[in-house]
Amino acid sequence: MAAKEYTYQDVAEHNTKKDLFVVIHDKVYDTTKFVDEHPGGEEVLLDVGGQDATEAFEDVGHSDEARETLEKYYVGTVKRKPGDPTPKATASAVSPPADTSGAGMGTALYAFVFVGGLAAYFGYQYLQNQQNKA
Ligand code: HEM
Repeated sequence: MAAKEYTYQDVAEHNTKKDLFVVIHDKVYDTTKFVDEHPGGEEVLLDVGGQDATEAFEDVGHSDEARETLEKYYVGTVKRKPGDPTPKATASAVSPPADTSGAGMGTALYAFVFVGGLAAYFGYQYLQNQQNKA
């Protein structure tokens, strides 16, 4: 079958059990015939019907066999338009520096808590001393 291009709007129209498309990694799959066979149940597929299911699919950690199964239902690719949802996988691949700075923030936070603890300790000592003087 020649690969067809679908917009998210096109895909969104196929969101019922009798007509069920999902998008995984920018590819469109017609899972209508598969929904009853899915080992993970029909409910989860119906939940993502007509939408981008990349995140849901990857979160489960599907096997290679599951990925091969997917190919049987391939019907085309998504034509992404500005403002369309982007799958998480792509977004994190584009921004690895954000992760590094996230780690840096963690360290900064520990330092902050530590310094705050020290300040509280010495502040307390100081107050005690003041009271003893009086
Ligand atoms: C059309 C796309 C999908 C295909 C071809 C597919 C295929 C499969 C296959 C073959 C399995 C058996 C285990 C394995 O081989 O990894 C499985 C399990 C499972 N799938 Fe999917 N799946 C699809 C989409 C989804 C989506 C979107 C979800 C959303 C949450 C999902 C949730 C699950 C769960 C929770 C299991 C585990 C079931 C269990 O271990 O009892 N699947 N799927």
